[in-house]
Amino acid sequence: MNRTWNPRTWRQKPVKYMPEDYPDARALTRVEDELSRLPLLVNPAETRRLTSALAQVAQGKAFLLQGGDCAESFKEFTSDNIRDTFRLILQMALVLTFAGGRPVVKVGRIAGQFAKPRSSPVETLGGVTLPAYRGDIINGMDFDAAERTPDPKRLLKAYHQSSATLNLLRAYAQSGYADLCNLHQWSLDSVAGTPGADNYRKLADSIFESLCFINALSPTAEHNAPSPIPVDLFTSHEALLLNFEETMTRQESSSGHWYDGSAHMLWIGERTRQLDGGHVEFMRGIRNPIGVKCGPTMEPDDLLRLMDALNPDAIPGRLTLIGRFGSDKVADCLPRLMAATRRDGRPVIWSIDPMHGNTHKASNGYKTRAFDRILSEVKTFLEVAAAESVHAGGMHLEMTGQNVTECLGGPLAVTEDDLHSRYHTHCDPRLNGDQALQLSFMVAEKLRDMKSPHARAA
Ligand SMILES: O=C[C@H](O)[C@H](O)COP(=O)(O)O
Ligand SMILES: C=C(OP(=O)(O)O)C(=O)O
Repeated sequence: MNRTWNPRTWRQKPVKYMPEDYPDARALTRVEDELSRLPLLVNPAETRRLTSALAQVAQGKAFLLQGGDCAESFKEFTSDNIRDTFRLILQMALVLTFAGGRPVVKVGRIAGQFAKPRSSPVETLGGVTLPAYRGDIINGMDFDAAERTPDPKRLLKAYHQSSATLNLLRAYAQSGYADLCNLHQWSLDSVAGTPGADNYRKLADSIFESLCFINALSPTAEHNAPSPIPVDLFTSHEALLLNFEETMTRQESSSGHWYDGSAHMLWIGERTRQLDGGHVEFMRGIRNPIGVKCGPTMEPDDLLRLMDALNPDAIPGRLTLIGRFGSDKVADCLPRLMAATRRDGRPVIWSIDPMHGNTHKASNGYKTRAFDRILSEVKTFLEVAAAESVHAGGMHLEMTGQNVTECLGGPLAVTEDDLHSRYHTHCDPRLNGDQALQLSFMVAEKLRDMKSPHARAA
């Protein structure tokens, strides 16, 4: 591979899933110029902090929780939505930390997760064919020719929305929402009346008692008011629109390294991980921690060559492999990939995305996912990792703190007939808060039962 790299070298490579049909190429260039003069959304020091935290995950000493919207949208951009996603990530992390006995590194699919690679470039409705919706950063969701035309101004709007989202997240992280005692209330509300409620309530009670104990010891606790404990929440999105990522990529003068300042962590999607493609070319040059989705067609050799390209210096925390096979394929596909990375010995994090291999069309036409299959893919991931003596490092989820009805089953037994009532996603079905919490309790119990051999050896 040619080692010469700059933020534009991806332009010499084939790229997939990027829009080529902007009607006014000059307008796009003007927007790219404007973006490249705007301040970065995150800074290199924060990004390095995430790499260090992920290095702990790679060593089996911590767990990665990555989750949030399938696609953020301009319409659903409200403080409540941001707060609810933040709150859900914290609740889940609390449950996982308590039961797993290890820190949880929290990374949102948020503040930049807008662009979607679609299976088909077009959509046909009632005999009319239009370009497919590709995320609010590219075009609009309404089935209308003007809306579906890519508009470069959307790149700027997405940048400003990401900036405002980050601003709020930073405030929540410093304030009362980081007050872990309050999280107890949220956990109890969410599990009340659900099938596993008794076990989960006991776990939540233990968490609460421990937190109160810690708070009571805190030298800053005054008048029984628990002092807020700040939390670190990092941001991430799929690096699909390389022209956008290029504008956010700047060289740090002190180190000479290039950082993509659009988010702390970026990942390469299952559809764009070609070794000779533009996405791998772009990602190999930035210093951020990165992820790669690993689907059922990936062979061990493909994976090792991607590791050569993306992490040649074997930096711990740099590379997260995100399996997304489907509950029916994970037991077949994952062991040989995990065995390959174990034999190779370079540090990687293995995480599981139980969403993208488990999508199906309900009989009433809704795109959905069955909660049982999601649970099953995660359970198999944990079992395969234990059998391969590899640290089960994390989970990657499409989820929302809102009470949506997009995935079937779960604590409140969402049925096909319920799907229409609160189906708000802009692309793929997300776990709602109850489903996401129930999944965390299940994983927490499993983690407690199966402490990683890797971690014990460490
Ligand atoms: O989130 C991932 C993809 O963009 C999504 O699953 C594609 O969905 P589609 O098959 O409906 O295009
Ligand atoms: C597109 C996505 O997933 P994948 O690349 O695994 O299909 C996603 O996570 O939004």
